[in-house]
Amino acid sequence: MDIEDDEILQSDFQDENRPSSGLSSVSGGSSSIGDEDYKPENMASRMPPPQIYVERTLAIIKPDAMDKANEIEDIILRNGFTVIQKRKVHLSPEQASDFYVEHYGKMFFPSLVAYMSSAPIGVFVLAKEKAIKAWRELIGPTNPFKARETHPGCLRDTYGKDQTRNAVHGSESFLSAEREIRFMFHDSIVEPIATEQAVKIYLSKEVNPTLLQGLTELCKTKPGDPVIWLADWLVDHNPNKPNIGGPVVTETE
Ligand SMILES: Nc1ncnc2c1ncn2[C@@H]1O[C@H](COP(=O)(O)OP(=O)(O)OP(=O)(O)O)[C@@H](O)[C@H]1O
Repeated sequence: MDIEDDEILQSDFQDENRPSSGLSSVSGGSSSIGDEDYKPENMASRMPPPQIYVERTLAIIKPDAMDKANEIEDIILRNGFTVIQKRKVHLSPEQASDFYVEHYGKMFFPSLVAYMSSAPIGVFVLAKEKAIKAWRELIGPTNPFKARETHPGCLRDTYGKDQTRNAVHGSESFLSAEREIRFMFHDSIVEPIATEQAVKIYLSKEVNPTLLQGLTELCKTKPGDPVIWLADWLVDHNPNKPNIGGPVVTETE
């Protein structure tokens, strides 16, 4: 891939994308909370489920809209997306056909490949709650003429020129997002894209049990610096802590 202006931004997540600690229900020392409430199983039912918005999608600004790239990026940000990574690339015809391989054999395939490899494009990994659907809604229908009628104001209405030169692209599903992000950012994305459900399962299995125990102890102890105390407690009680057993070996000369 001929990378003209390789710019990868590991953006900080905006506050709305940060994991909610879900601690508000146990902070403040409410007098109505008794010892029973500190039991992990009871705390779990009192706490709202963790809200972590990790869905990602691949967005492309196609060649015909690159002169409006800054404007489109502004719209992306104003619509609450976080730009995780971005780069400007110039695809070869082979790379463009690989990217759009699902359309191989269709009438428009040759012109699509020629168009997508004709000039640089802007590729973005966007994150937001339900990012795939939200971005598809923002870009609108494939055909800009139809978009003008049915979704006025969408990106393809505003920037699209015709059915091929329709300004922007968005992944269709989790699977296509994962494939397309790997395709464009193969160096930096290695882990599978976590779905909201997968994140919930991961947290409830790997993190919540230990964290809830730690929070229970924290509420009982009420230390002066609860964050440092909890951090130390988690290190001491990490279930994945290496278990170095056996006798201590003292080196002798
Ligand atoms: N009938 C057509 N004639 C010309 N070009 C087309 C036609 N249908 C699709 N294309 C081009 O192929 C691209 C991929 O088509 P697809 O059906 O996947 O549309 P899409 O999912 O709305 O678009 P994209 O995948 O780019 O987000 C379109 O964005 C457009 O550039």
